[in-house]
Amino acid sequence: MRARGRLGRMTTIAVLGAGRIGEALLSGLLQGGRPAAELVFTEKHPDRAAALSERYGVRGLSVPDAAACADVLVVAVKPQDIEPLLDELAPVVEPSTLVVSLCAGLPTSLFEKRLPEGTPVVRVMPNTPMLVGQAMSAVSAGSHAGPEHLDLVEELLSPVGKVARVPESQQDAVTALSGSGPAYFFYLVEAMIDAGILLGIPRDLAGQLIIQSAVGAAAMLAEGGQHPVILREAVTSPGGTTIMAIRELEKHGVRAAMLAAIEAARDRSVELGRAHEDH
Ligand SMILES: NC(=O)C1=CN([C@@H]2O[C@H](COP(=O)(O)OP(=O)(O)OC[C@H]3O[C@@H](n4cnc5c(N)ncnc54)[C@H](OP(=O)(O)O)[C@@H]3O)[C@@H](O)[C@H]2O)C=CC1
Ligand SMILES: O=C(O)[C@@H]1CCC=N1
Repeated sequence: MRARGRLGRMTTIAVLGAGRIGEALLSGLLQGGRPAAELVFTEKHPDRAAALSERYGVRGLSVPDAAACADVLVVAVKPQDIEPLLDELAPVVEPSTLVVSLCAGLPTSLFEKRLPEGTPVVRVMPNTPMLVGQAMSAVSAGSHAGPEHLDLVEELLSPVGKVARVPESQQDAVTALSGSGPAYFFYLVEAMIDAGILLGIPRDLAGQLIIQSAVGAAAMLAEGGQHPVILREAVTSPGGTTIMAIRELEKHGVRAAMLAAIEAARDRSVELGRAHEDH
């Protein structure tokens, strides 16, 4: 069995599938101080692999070579692409290797069924603010993963954001909330910038006004410790402008739309997992 170093010393991490979230993880880990020599990745497209190696100084390998040199395998392919990857991994993974799945919807039991008996699996739902060291990641242990594996994963992800431990039964809901969450905020910002255009404000200025308002509001939420209702009420002056906007948001069912949207995302996560039940 390979000698396993503690994370932060010599632990090699292989990112399998260096797409959007895989690249965000590589980039975030490097920015967080992890040496490039401790990171490898696999990628289907040679051109993209070469571009990533050039950009980050990290080696692109085949799946068997990555499995042979890594202590931690981070699976970051689309859930729909998991079957061929598991076929490739099953004969080359050592049961001492920690497998970390970032895949929406896929239960740890799917990996446990397909990989060598006893392989520890940790399911993680991160999000793209990892690129700027501000990820929210939720982690859950599979049946062969213990607290030491969760500690390793938490240590791995801490430099790129915050980490919460959740029961695996909550991972589909977490995926809908924080996994997809950044997209909802980007969507709102996009819509608010469009409102600026409607009111005759140039796009650059509208962007600046809205983005800095979002940054300021996020900082108040994160640092002030006050409930969002209190913060919103403090902006909403009696007989003023904000309440007129809030009335329109209520009239158009924005709160109900948000509840339905996040429920639909949760349902899709469940469905992505069920698609592999027969394998
Ligand atoms: N994007 C996000 O915000 C988040 C995504 N996730 C999860 O992360 C995973 C990846 O998502 P995302 O980064 O958006 O997807 P991407 O499609 O951007 O990235 C996946 C990458 O893996 C490549 N790939 C597919 N199969 C293999 C294989 N067998 N070996 C090596 N590389 C392979 C894909 O190539 P090709 O394009 O040719 O198929 C693609 O480049 C998903 O499971 C998703 O649920 C989790 C949290 C947030
Ligand atoms: O949209 C998706 O399926 C992935 C999972 C969470 C965020 N993006």
